[in-house]
Amino acid sequence: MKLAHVFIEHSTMHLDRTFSYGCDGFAVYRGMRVVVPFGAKEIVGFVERVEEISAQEAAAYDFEIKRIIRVLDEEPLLNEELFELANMMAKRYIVPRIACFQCILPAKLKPRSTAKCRKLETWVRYEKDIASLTKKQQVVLEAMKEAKEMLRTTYYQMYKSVGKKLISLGCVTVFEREAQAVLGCEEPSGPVFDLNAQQQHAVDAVLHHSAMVTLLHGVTGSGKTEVFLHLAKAMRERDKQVLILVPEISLTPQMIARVKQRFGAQVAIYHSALNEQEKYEQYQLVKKHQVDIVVGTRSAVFMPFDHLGLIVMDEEHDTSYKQDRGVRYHCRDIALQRAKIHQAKLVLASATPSLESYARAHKGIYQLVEMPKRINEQFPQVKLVEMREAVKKKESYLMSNALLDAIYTRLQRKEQVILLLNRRGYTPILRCMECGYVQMCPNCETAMSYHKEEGVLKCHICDSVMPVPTHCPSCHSAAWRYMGMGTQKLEEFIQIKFPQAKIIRMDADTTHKKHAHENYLRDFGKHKADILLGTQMIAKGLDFENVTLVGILNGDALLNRSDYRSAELCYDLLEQACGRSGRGEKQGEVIIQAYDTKHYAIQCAAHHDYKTFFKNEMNYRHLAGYPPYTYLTSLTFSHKQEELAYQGAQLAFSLLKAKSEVRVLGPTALHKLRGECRIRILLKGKQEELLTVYAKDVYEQHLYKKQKARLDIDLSPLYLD
Ligand SMILES: Nc1ncnc2c1ncn2[C@@H]1O[C@H](COP(=O)(O)OP(=O)(O)OP(=O)(O)O)[C@@H](O)[C@H]1O
Ligand SMILES: [Zn+2]
Repeated sequence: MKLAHVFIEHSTMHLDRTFSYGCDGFAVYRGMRVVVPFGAKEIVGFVERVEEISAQEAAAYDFEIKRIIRVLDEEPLLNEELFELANMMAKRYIVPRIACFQCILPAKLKPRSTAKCRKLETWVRYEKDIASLTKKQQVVLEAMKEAKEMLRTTYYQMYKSVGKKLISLGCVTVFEREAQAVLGCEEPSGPVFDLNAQQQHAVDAVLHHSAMVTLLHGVTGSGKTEVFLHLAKAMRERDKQVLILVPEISLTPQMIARVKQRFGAQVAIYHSALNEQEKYEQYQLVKKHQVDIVVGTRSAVFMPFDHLGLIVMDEEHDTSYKQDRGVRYHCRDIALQRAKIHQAKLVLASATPSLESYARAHKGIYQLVEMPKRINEQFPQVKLVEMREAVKKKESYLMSNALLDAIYTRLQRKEQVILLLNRRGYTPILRCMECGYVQMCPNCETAMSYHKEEGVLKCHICDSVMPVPTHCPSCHSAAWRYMGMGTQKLEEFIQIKFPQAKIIRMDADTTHKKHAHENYLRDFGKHKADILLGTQMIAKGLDFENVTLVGILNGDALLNRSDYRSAELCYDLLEQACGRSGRGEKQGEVIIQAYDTKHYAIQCAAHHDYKTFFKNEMNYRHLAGYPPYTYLTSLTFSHKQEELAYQGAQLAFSLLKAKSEVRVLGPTALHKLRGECRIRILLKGKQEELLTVYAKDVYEQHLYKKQKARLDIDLSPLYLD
């Protein structure tokens, strides 16, 4: 008897074991999806292995062996490498394996009961000649013989009734086929530069040094992309696949364009703006070896490569590389694992490497390659504006005269401006003038932002929307004060100050439509707008040579977060934003407005001094015992009822307090999120493996004691607030 061992998904039980089903007569193999009976239901499972057992062995089972109902796939979805990767992830992130398979596979192939089928298309093809055809029919059939096959809709459009007749005669047959990706259009080929000395050095270091991982620390505008393209070319010559990762969808259009300019249209693209069918089709392109270069965001790291030679992680410091729900993986860890297995090169590149990566490079764990010079050999000049002083001098609290003057000058010179304000909406806070009441999100305990365009308040965490209350719920006053500034208000302000200027605003509100990023950036590149303003999505990676002024409003906003990484996040954002200015021939300028201009994160960004920042920040982390000197793991217990969340945390705490070699911090109440109360325990220790072991103990006890709260384990959480 043939037995399939199947992982199944279950909404309440956290099962991480297989169930056995008989599968005689089915063509079923490891890595395929099957439909199985489970209790009274039919659910989708994922086959771990298939084995042959004797009748004797089957009889020894102390339960009735049920049969699988259907096999969903014709061939295994995962190769051995990805199977092992799922096992590794389940262990490392303490999640059931089925969750890892779901995480690795594109939506259409997920072992999940709600996964939709792949799209089928109806095609026609030439089948045979017959003797009795009319002249007209012969002509059409001859054309079909030539074309071999085409979409049925096209066929009907072209040949109408004659075409129908040929089908009924059996000369042309109809068949169904999975929809396939149409490869994108070619880009006109762009310039191929001769590498300068530091670029050549970087290429050589990666290709000819034995190190698997290279940290490429190249300042903004040092020409890192050109290094990636040369490396990709070398790998393709060795017949190897190449993966180029970018952190955010806003960066994909430029990278895709550059890669296509160099290598033609044979490039797969994988990011969140693709729909499920499109993702599936791109996935198949790689699986069927129709392309050997992929450009994509985080989840592209799971593409079904089988002879990978190079992974590039551009802007490796970026927090978007961390998945913050479900399987909380960091793309860098997965990339590392895959590079190891494929014996591929991994290039982590950034002008502002994460402290973790730079520290590793310092220790010699990664090869460190520095590119300290810009291509144009000049850095933008940075001016810091102390906003308290500016306001004292009766300047606008939104924008200092220095920044206004600088914008004016650029507009006169027909140069372009980028303005960064890391807050969307109109104003971030609505406060009662009488009693000071602030309208909060009922689900998340954060202030609701006012969005003037839609005339509503929005929560930026859970996206809930409410009308602006007519009266303050606390004191019934009708006088609201709209405090602070978001991108909508900035746009309005600039338009009043510079009525002639053409402005593009890019933030989450303006870019949810498909191709929005691409279109805005293309327009700005063609100088169809003078000012590009937006949130962090415009702060990094973009390369526009006519931008000679970058203005950063609220430069120290990130420092106000109560998070140990706030200085690093602030420095990264400022340095990256500065890097958008003066990338061409013309000298660039940057103006940073802030209230605390003395802070080392701001000072170092103003002097483009990563190394001093690194030294200072490492000192602070060392004193406070934070990563990269220690590892953190957070255990968060969430429930609508606070007592139940607490109960879970207390139980965990009593287990953990006896453990040695880790510090247990908490339980701490965090602000409510999406209607759930959250209590967190933080583990801090020198040995990462030990933290995982302890977290696993908590997880098992949590399940065993049937706790009501949801437990989320986050290995190396990026944020603590
Ligand atoms: N060898 C070269 N000669 C001339 N121009 C070059 C050369 N290499 C790159 N460039 C140009 O320099 C500009 C900056 O390069 P690129 O965008 O790769 O910078 P980067 O290092 O990725 O910066 P950032 O970290 O800011 O994204 C680009 O317009 C690119 O076309
Ligand atoms: Zn909310």
